[in-house]
Amino acid sequence: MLRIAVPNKGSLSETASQMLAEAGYSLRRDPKQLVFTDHQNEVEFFYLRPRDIATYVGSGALHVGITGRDLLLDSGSIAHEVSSLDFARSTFRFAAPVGEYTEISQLQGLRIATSYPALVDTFLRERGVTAHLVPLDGAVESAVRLGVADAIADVVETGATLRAAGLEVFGPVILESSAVLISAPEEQPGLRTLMRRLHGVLVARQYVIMDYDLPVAHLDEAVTIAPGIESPTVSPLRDPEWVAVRVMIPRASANQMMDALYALGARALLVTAIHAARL
Ligand SMILES: Nc1ncnc2c1ncn2[C@@H]1O[C@H](COP(=O)(O)OP(=O)(O)OP(=O)(O)O)[C@@H](O)[C@H]1O
Ligand SMILES: O=P(O)(O)OC[C@H]1O[C@H](OP(=O)(O)OP(=O)(O)O)[C@H](O)[C@@H]1O
Ligand SMILES: [Mg+2]
Repeated sequence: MLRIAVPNKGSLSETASQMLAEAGYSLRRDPKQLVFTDHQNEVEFFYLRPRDIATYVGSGALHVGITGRDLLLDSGSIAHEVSSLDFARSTFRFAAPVGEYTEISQLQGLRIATSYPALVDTFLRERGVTAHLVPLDGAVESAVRLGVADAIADVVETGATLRAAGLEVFGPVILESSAVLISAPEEQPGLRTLMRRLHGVLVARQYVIMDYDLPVAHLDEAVTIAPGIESPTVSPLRDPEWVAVRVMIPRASANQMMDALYALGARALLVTAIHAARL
């Protein structure tokens, strides 16, 4: 049975569970439950703190897990990333009061507050900067104003939290992070199935199916506009001068493609959602 670590709290937990449900797994109904077995799919879910997941998976006690790339690297675990899951995207940055610093060499000997001390320590060490790290659990943006640090290193998504605290980013990007699927050093056979299912969920979220009818003379141009993943399906219509085309397209550009194809002469353009996919 594949033993899977799932975040029980924080910003990864809801989307992680939602993705697993969309991938066809049964999940706990009671949010207090710590372990749940999905007998039909032969997997066991362990609900754990996102920060601890890499430790369990690295030890081999659990086979795979969902966590953040930043948490994986900070943990020092030997678990490895097998795939990005395309949510909880963020960058990990240095920040300080507006106008204070422009480069990390200025951090030499200063105090840096962070919830990711190992990640920051490695980054600075590799660049020859020695600073004093102040480990904090969260709300790191307040550390400078409250006098316990000169700068911070933290997760930045929109930058709103930094701005509200009078801080700005400086220096190089420490890390581009997102939710990731991680595996124990020894990969279990069930991992590939889980990965394909989760990938299928990502595809179903990012792509839609478009059908349209088109005068056959415009087919080459239409395929340039919407080339699909491999190649569009082209079927004959009763009228020999027209064809029916079916193609997968990115959800985000569906309307632009419909406009362009309509202008080319396509008609009866229909877009439908994908519920599950294996590519
Ligand atoms: N605002 C955000 N946008 C995108 N990803 C984020 C954001 N805040 C945290 N993350 C990501 O979530 C993961 C951290 O999860 P964790 O649950 O430990 O912290 P959290 O989401 O900050 O929860 P909490 O602050 O409630 O304890 C990391 O991978 C981090 O990069
Ligand atoms: O760039 P933004 O869109 O403002 O998002 C970034 C903020 O979101 C997270 O905080 P969270 O709410 O998880 O609180 P925490 O600091 O206590 O973890 C993160 O730690 C940053 O503080
Ligand atoms: Mg947080």
